[in-house]
Amino acid sequence: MHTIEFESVSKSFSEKTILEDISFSVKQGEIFGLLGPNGAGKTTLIRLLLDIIRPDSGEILVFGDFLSPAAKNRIGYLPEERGLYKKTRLLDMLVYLAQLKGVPEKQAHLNAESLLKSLELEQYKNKKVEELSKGMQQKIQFLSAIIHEPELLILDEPFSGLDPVNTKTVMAKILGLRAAGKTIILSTHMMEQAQTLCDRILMLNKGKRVLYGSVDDIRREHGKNSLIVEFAEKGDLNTIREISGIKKVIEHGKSVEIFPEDEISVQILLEELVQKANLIRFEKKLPSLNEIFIQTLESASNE
Ligand SMILES: Nc1ncnc2c1ncn2[C@@H]1O[C@H](COP(=O)(O)OP(=O)(O)OP(=O)(O)O)[C@@H](O)[C@H]1O
Repeated sequence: MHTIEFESVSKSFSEKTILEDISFSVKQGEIFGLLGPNGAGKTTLIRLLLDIIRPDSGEILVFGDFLSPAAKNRIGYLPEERGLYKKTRLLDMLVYLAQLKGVPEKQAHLNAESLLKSLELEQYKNKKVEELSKGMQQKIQFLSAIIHEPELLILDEPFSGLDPVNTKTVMAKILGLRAAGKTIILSTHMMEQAQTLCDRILMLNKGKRVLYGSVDDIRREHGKNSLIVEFAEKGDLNTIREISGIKKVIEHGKSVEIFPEDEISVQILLEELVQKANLIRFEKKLPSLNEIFIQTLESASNE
């Protein structure tokens, strides 16, 4: 069963089409990236998913059904616009939020204590939110979205305001949640994090679906058909010139990128290189999600 299914969903605001004929599904236990430039329609899609607004046409199923009030307690949401109870002590606030989502008080305490510990915030549990730095408040926001152990977690820019160490901590937590079978939707402009974390993605542009599928497949499909090669000794670079069937070579410091002729088999090329030089790296170059994001937007604007 899919955790989420969108079938031909469209939404307009005052005659302006914001989402047009969007179909996709999210599988249980995956990290699903929701990507796209500013104004693409990502937040609108999340609001439809949470039944905050209704589609003009199409169907949205969550946990295999239309979203019921009870099913909402199975979802955790970290919204783009953050808001915490500034005057409340951290621990009390987390317990309160968990109880709002139907968690009994004792369990809520246990969850809160253990989560605060896991994000190294235990020492601040009796502090008021307003006494914390922006980054710490951001971590608390993240905790408040997962305090009730939701099956489906929707994270809108979870890394904003976090330093590299805290970004790594939150990333590890997200991976831990996936390992525990939770389904995660990650909306972010941070392509490096999206590439590391996401199993599959949906990319929107001007309300339309422009990319959809597994990150690995998308990166392979957008590959330029080049190979990265590195030799043990710099002098071995000259061997490349002795090999036929290479149309272009670009040097990148220690490694070189080679562009074989279309009809040349990678296997034969590898064999030839191994015979002639001491090869320590040979891999197909895949474009990053960031490169694909920019390339997709550029080709859309040229259409
Ligand atoms: N309630 C609304 N009424 C009218 N227009 C709206 C409303 N909500 C969103 N829009 C418009 O819909 C478009 C998509 O907005 P949305 O917030 O979904 O984009 P986004 O992809 O989340 O952008 P960002 O990355 O900047 O957060 C924008 O042009 C926005 O102005």
